[in-house]
Amino acid sequence: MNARHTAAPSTDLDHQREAIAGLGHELRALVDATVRTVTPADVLHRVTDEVRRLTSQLTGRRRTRTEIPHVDEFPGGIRMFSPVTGPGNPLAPPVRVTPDGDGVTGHCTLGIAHEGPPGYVHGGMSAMLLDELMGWACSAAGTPAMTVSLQLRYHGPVPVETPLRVHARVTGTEARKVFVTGSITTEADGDRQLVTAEAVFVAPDPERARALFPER
Ligand SMILES: CCCCCCCCCCCC(=O)SCCNC(=O)CCNC(=O)[C@H](O)C(C)(C)COP(=O)(O)OP(=O)(O)OC[C@H]1O[C@@H](n2cnc3c(N)ncnc32)[C@H](O)[C@@H]1OP(=O)(O)O
Repeated sequence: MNARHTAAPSTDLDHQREAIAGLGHELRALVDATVRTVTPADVLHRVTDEVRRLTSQLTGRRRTRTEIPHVDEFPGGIRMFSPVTGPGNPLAPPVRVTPDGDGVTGHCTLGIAHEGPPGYVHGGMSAMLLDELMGWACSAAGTPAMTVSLQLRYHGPVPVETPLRVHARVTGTEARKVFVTGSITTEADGDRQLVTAEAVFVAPDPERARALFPER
């Protein structure tokens, strides 16, 4: 998501979300510049001091570990700070998720910050994209759930700086268990699956969910 191209805010919540996304967007640019730069040490020292100064401006009240941000819709909705889809999280590409006929599809482009082998995506990053999209597929099917098992096959390296498509769909349910499959392809070659995944998710029973997410 490019924060500079979002529509004019209509509510305080939209305004807050736009500000969060704007900061996330700039921080992603900073992260990208940081992992690509070949600038000399004196410049790096200067930037380090500037970044430390900026960080000190964000250390007022901070949310607690289990606090759900007021800008979020949990579960199954907007997660502004998700490490995968959150526009406010500089770790996130961020993935843009859309429903499709039989599940959900995520669209993103990963950068050098997500690199494993030179020029290709880190395998753990692919796992994170698939885990998240499979979670969205569970929510889209009406069963928000958590991963209990995730099996991946890496058929070919996933290129960085290349538009990607992540697909996930629920293949079956059995009581609280949800069975999900997923894949990663490039946008350009949607037939060639570079990574495939099979997962089991479990919807926590209500008592367990209350214990895990007390502020929900
Ligand atoms: C509100 C939600 C928001 C959800 C919000 C989700 C956001 C999405 C984020 C992306 C996804 C993630 O990263 S989620 C984060 C990573 N995952 C986790 O941290 C989950 C850690 N695991 C847990 O906390 C727990 O296992 C729970 C809460 C998920 C389930 O515990 P439980 O409710 O006690 O369930 P339990 O009785 O043990 O198991 C239920 C059934 O699943 C089966 N089962 C258990 N493990 C497995 C397994 N590995 N493979 C096959 N089947 C298994 C059991 O045999 C049983 O079958 P039967 O005997 O009934 O036949």
